[in-house]
Amino acid sequence: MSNSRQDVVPDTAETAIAAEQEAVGVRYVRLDEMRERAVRRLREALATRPTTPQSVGEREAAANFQTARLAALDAAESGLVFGRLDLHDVEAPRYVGRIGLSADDGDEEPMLVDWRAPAAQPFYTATALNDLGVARRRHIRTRLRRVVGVSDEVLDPDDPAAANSTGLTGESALLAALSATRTGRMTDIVRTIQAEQDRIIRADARGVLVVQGGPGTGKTAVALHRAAYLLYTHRERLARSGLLVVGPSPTFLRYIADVLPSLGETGVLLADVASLRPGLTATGVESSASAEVKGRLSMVKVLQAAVRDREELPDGVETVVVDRTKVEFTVEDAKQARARGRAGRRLHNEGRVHFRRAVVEIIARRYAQQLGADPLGGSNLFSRRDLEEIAEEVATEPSVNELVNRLWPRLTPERLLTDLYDSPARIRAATRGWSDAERAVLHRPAGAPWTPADVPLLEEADELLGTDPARAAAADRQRSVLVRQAQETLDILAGSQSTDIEDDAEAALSAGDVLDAELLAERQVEVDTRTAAERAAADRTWTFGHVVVDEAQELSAMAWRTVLRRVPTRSMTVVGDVAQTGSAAGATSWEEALRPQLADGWRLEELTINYRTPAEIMAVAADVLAATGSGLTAPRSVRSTGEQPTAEPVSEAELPAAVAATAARLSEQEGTLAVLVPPSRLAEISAAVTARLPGTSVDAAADLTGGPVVLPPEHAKGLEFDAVLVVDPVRIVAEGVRGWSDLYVALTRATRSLAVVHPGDLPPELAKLR
Ligand SMILES: Nc1ncnc2c1ncn2[C@@H]1O[C@H](COP(=O)(O)OP(=O)(O)OP(=O)(O)O)[C@@H](O)[C@H]1O
Repeated sequence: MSNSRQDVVPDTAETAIAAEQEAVGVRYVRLDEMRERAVRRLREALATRPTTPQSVGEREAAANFQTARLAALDAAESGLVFGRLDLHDVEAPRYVGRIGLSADDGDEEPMLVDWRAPAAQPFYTATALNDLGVARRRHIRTRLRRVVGVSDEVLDPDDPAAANSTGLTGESALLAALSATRTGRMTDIVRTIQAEQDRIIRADARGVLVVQGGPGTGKTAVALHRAAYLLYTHRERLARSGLLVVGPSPTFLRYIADVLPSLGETGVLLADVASLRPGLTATGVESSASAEVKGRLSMVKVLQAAVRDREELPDGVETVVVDRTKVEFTVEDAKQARARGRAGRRLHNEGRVHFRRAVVEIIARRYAQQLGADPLGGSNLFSRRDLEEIAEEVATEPSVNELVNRLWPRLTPERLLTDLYDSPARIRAATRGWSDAERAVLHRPAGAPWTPADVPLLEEADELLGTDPARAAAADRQRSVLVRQAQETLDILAGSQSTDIEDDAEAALSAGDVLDAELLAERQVEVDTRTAAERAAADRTWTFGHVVVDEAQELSAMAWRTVLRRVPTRSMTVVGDVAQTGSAAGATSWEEALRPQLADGWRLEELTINYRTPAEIMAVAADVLAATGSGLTAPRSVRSTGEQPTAEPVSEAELPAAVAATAARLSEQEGTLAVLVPPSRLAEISAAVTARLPGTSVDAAADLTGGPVVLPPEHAKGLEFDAVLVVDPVRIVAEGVRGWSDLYVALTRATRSLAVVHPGDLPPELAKLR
């Protein structure tokens, strides 16, 4: 039997709620059963007594799997069921929710369809004109396990409303979500994903997908839901290789940290570029000029030159001492040894081994010539074997080692960069064609803390220097221990082999026949029970199955290289807005940022609807957007609040007190509040606001879930607040490297109220505020 459109009788609210309560209740019962089963299996796994290293691994893997399963089931508790589709050709309604629940009676239609499954897609994309088989879409609202409301859309092309459609899916549910007060933590949007967002979320995982969208168009939300979608669709591959989300700052990462867990996904690594180098916290601060210079692609050449510069020639003849005999080492000798070190385009630390060998050979030969010269003019008195022994002795001579270390030192990235920054001479040698002013910004005394812009350079240097032989040797040692342990395991297995099946050739196949110690050792290495995210966080050479980059417009060329190295398959989602770029090293067009890195290997999608900023505020921001010179048009706001932004002129002297008073007024309303200030006023304004509102937190220490926060625009990027107070917009513009973009960011953070307090006049670009 098929449902026809006429079958969709508009229920009364009460009957609909009662009916859905029953349907939802049944699904919660099922969720409880699944949870109990997962708990049982977790207990079983933990209760097993592993006897072999292999079974330790299996137990851990089973326990980890059930723990992740439980986390996903727990995450589904709130709002388990949120949608229902009545289809033309399917009798039973299809319920859509946070996870999939199969039907227990072998029914084809599952009890609940995971929002990421193809069967759920019409919930997000069906329209009256293209109904995808859907007669009615119902949004179900629940509180705890109780259904508190439903809203229906009948998808009928003959309905006059269809022609005037806003193009929004589930408009009332959407507007309710958008008007809700914010908590300081981003939430998921599974109930109300819009069609243009859904297309991006479900796009093919292959290749680099770039999403350009104005403020509030849901780029972050879309990127995170896409991550959840890809984890669902390519579960096995991504569980092994891991998924990385790169965001602009720790504050931002805290802001988005709950979204993926709330979608049941716990194994994702969130990081900013500054923390991409394991073991390093780059907290140093530097001028935007030096960050810009360090972010340039030409730094690759600079680092290459800096490395070559450390493969030195002596100023003149060097003298080393071998067994108390002086031996000369000439510039020509050094050239020869260097050529051997560099042959085959070896990386620095690998080449060093060859350089060293060459130096030792040259010195040994010369020493032998001096000592073994036949006084009668015949050939050298030393045999080949003698020469080998001499070389061994030369290799241990301290003066020879000192020479090698001086001419071709073993380098870590940290040492290379520290020495480079510290020495104007080294900087000059590595920066052909640079101006003195550019060189000067690189100079920095040794011992200064690493900055975020140093991280991509350290990573690049790692690539140029090559495997540190010391590190490689340590890894080798570790491996031989494992092989020895594995051999012992095999011996034990062989010893315990049953003897009464000896005649049966097939049964007598012992573990040693199918496994050798090397292989077993490898398997032990694999029995590393950390999640991919945990292992990836500790390993700079880890490559991910997919990488999401948020606020990607801020990445410098060097940062791009660091990120791209982590994803050789180029399966990436890159989201950002080139009108919001604040850093001097960032991008003003995707073409300019990505072409040097990816040539044509990326595709562009756009998001056009602003879900955050009310129309009243966006009208002001649009003029500022025009002033950024980006040529982009402002996204269309989906809602207006009727509340006009306010502007309050004050004198310079009154400013702190006026800001504190306005902040106090705004903080009386429910929700979150941010005071966004030019960097130079951060101290003064935060003191005034904190005095008035003691729960205030400031900049890097900002607790978005607590009281008001005071931030410079740069650090408000990607965040949102119910109310925003922008202080001294003229100075925000003046102080930023791309000041109009900073102001655009500041003005577009509010979901409800915007106030501006300004000393002096407002510029014409803010005329709408007057
Ligand atoms: N389909 C949706 N349903 C409900 N809320 C949505 C939807 N799309 C976006 N939002 C909400 O709109 C707000 C803005 O989204 P988001 O932060 O992802 O935008 P953005 O494009 O990343 O903004 P910015 O460029 O300013 O960083 C968030 O509160 C988000 O939850």
